[in-house]
Amino acid sequence: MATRLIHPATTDLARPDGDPSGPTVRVRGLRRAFGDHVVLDDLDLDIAPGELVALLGRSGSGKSTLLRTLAGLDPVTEGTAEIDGTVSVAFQEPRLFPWRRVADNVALALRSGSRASRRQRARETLDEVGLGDKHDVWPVTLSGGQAQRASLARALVSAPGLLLLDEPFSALDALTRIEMHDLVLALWREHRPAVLLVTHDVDETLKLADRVLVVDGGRIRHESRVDVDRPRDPAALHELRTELLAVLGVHEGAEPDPAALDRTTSRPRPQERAS
Ligand SMILES: Nc1ncnc2c1ncn2[C@@H]1O[C@H](COP(=O)(O)OP(=O)(O)OP(=O)(O)O)[C@@H](O)[C@H]1O
Repeated sequence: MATRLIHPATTDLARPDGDPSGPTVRVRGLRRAFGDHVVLDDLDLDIAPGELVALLGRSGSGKSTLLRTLAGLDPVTEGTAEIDGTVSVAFQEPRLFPWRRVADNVALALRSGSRASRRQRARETLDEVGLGDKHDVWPVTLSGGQAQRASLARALVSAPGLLLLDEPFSALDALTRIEMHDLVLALWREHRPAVLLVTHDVDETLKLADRVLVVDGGRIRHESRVDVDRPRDPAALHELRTELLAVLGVHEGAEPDPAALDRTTSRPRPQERAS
């Protein structure tokens, strides 16, 4: 199979197949190996415009590799990954440049327009994420949650068609994480990019995602629909949660594997329990 990565940074691409109602992401037969270690193997994935998809999977299952591939940061070994529109990524660490003020960090994500207009858009986006009073401060003065808000602003300022979120909340304390969930949902409802959220947290997926995917053995092995816009039926959510935990091999009530639990559920991790 020919190796082909179509990436919007280098290709002015219509929707895959030129279909105006086509997906924002279409991955077919994706394979990625590191030497003999096959991480992604014949993986297929579609993400519709404006869809919020969460990707769960055990540690080492290839979630970040898939995300990096879609971001154009990692090459495809085999298969195709087509993306319609521009892509932005926010990582677990905010990755702000410490020598640039917060608004300049955000403006750096914009490639077109005058310096003044880029700064203006950066400021407006910072206002949207609740950092209206932090435009001109240095990143080192931000709290962890504020820095992650700035990182989200930097990802959103270019109005991407696809927003890739790689465990963006996992380093935050529980309360800040809840605030960030609400913020991401509000921003998504306002701007409606397609989103792929990589996370270990089943409850986070149930709160945020339209669709939850589980990657295992190099492929998408499980798919659940949640529909984030519908009122949640607690019984249905509980059933879905149990189903996802079972797919991940976590059985509540059984003797837990602490490493697996820390990585696959939203139970407090030891450092959170202590605080
Ligand atoms: N640059 C690399 N060189 C060699 N092996 C790599 C490289 N990047 C990732 N891997 C391997 O690929 C596998 C998948 O890694 P990846 O980070 O995608 O998993 P993950 O599901 O995101 O894991 P986690 O949940 O722990 O973040 C792992 O076994 C990892 O060691």
